[in-house]
Order: sequence, then C-alpha cells, then structure tokens
Amino acid sequence: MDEVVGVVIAAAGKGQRMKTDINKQFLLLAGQPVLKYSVETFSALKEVSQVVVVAHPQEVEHCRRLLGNERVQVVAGGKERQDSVYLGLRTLAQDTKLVAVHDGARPLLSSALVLSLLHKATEWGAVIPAVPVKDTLKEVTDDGVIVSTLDRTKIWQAQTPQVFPYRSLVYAYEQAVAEGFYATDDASLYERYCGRVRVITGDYRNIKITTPDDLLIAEALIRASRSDSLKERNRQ
Ligand SMILES: Nc1ccn([C@@H]2O[C@H](COP(=O)(O)OP(=O)(O)OP(=O)(O)O)[C@@H](O)[C@H]2O)c(=O)n1
Ligand SMILES: C[C@](O)(CO)[C@H](O)COP(=O)(O)O
Repeated sequence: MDEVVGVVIAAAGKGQRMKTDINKQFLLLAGQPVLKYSVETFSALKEVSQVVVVAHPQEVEHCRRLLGNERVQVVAGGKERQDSVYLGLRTLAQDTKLVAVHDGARPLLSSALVLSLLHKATEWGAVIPAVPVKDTLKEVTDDGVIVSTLDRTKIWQAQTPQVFPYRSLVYAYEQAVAEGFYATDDASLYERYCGRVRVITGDYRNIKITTPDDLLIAEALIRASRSDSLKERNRQ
C-alpha cells in the first residue's frame, strides 16, 4: 500500500455510563487496559505510518505512561467526541493521504478488518464497517407507545475504524465547526459535506465498551479467541 495512512484513536471521553472511578479506557480487560488493544493492533501494521491517541486533558500523561510506546503520540482531546477527533486530525502529518478514525473503547478490532477497510478506501474513498441489526426496531414516543416498526433490512449499526481521504475529512470537520454541526460519528460529517460513504460488513465482535455488561462480553470474546488459537496451535 503506497498511501500514507494516519490513525486517530478517540479516547478522551469520561466513560460515565461505565460508572467506575477509573476511566473505562484504562480498565483491565483480560489483563490489559482496554485502550492498549487497538493501539497495538494499529501500531503493528506496516501500512500505518502514524498513530495519534486523543486522551482526556487530565489523563494525557497517564495515557503516555500506560501505552509506553514512543511511536504513538498522545494529545489532549475536547468536550465532545467530535472535538477530540478534530484535535487528533490536526496532529497528523500534512502528507497523510488516508485517515482511520477509531474509538479507543473498541478493543476487539482485528487487523484483517483494518486492512480490508484500507484496501477498499484506496478504491472507493470513504468507507466504514457496519453490521446489519439483528433485532426488530420500534420507533417509540416519549411516553412509551410504538409509532412504527422500522424496515430493519435497511438498518446497519456503524462501527469504527472509519476510513477517509485525509484532506476531505479535514474539510468536512472545518465545515462542521463553521456551522456548529455535531454528529456521533465521522461518516456523518463526510456524508454531509463531502459525499458518498460506503459500508463494508464489520464484525459483531467489534463492540464498543459502554456499560459494565460490555466489559463482561468483551472479556468472554477475548478468552474464546485465545482458546481457539491455542486449539489451532495444538492441532499443528
Ligand atoms: N469528548 C470525548 C468524548 C468521547 N470520546 C471517545 O469517543 C469514543 C466513543 O464514545 P463513548 O463510548 O460514548 O465514550 P464516553 O463519552 O467516554 O462514554 P460516556 O458517554 O458513557 O461518558 C470513546 O472511545 C471515547 O473515549 C472522546 O475522544 N472525546
Ligand atoms: C463512532 C461510533 O462508535 C459509531 O457507532 C459511535 O457513533 C460513537 O457514539 P457515542 O455517542 O460517542 O457513543
């Protein structure tokens, strides 16, 4: 891959829904901090030239020490996820061609998914991983009455990393700042200001750690995949 690829990992949230004293990014998951998983996945790829982690302003030093990786830059984030990602984007080298924006709260990212996204991005431009919803979806009023049942065949859940041509994403962010427009993912900004974003099938295991249940699920998934690879090694 010839493109210069930069990565922004958003890890500057407060993790309030986790209800722990320690920020969820630093909680231990199968013995390793949540954030370290995706940092290591990206850092190990020769296709990636720069990794920027955006941490809460009061946790920048802690984050640097915890990651202990001199090749990874840690910068301070902002109030909303979008503010943090923008600060990360501005830290990337000017010759960056593609950027992958990832949630530090998604530790179960596979390098195969990253490589597929990068490969597709060189062909298509903007591309994100998403998975079809599995449940029936209801639109409900504030007082708990069903208004409609959505056609779930058209509904996908967006994941990260989301990959974009770097200059275009920076342009989208500049426009969003100018308009005061906020969204919950990066693709929303690209769709609004730049154009078409494609989807590839993500990974149901690539969950976002949000509440204590997610930590239990992630731990079970990690242990299951470790035991699978142990069985595989024993078979050889
Ligand atoms: N100001 C913020 C807010 C969020 N994030 C990051 O964006 C990702 C997705 O956000 P979410 O899971 O909602 O994390 P928090 O905002 O930390 O969670 P909560 O809403 O429970 O406080 C996380 O990796 C989080 O650290 C960020 O970098 N900067
Ligand atoms: C970017 C994201 O993970 C895609 O699903 C999600 O939108 C983050 O949302 P949150 O509102 O910050 O939890």
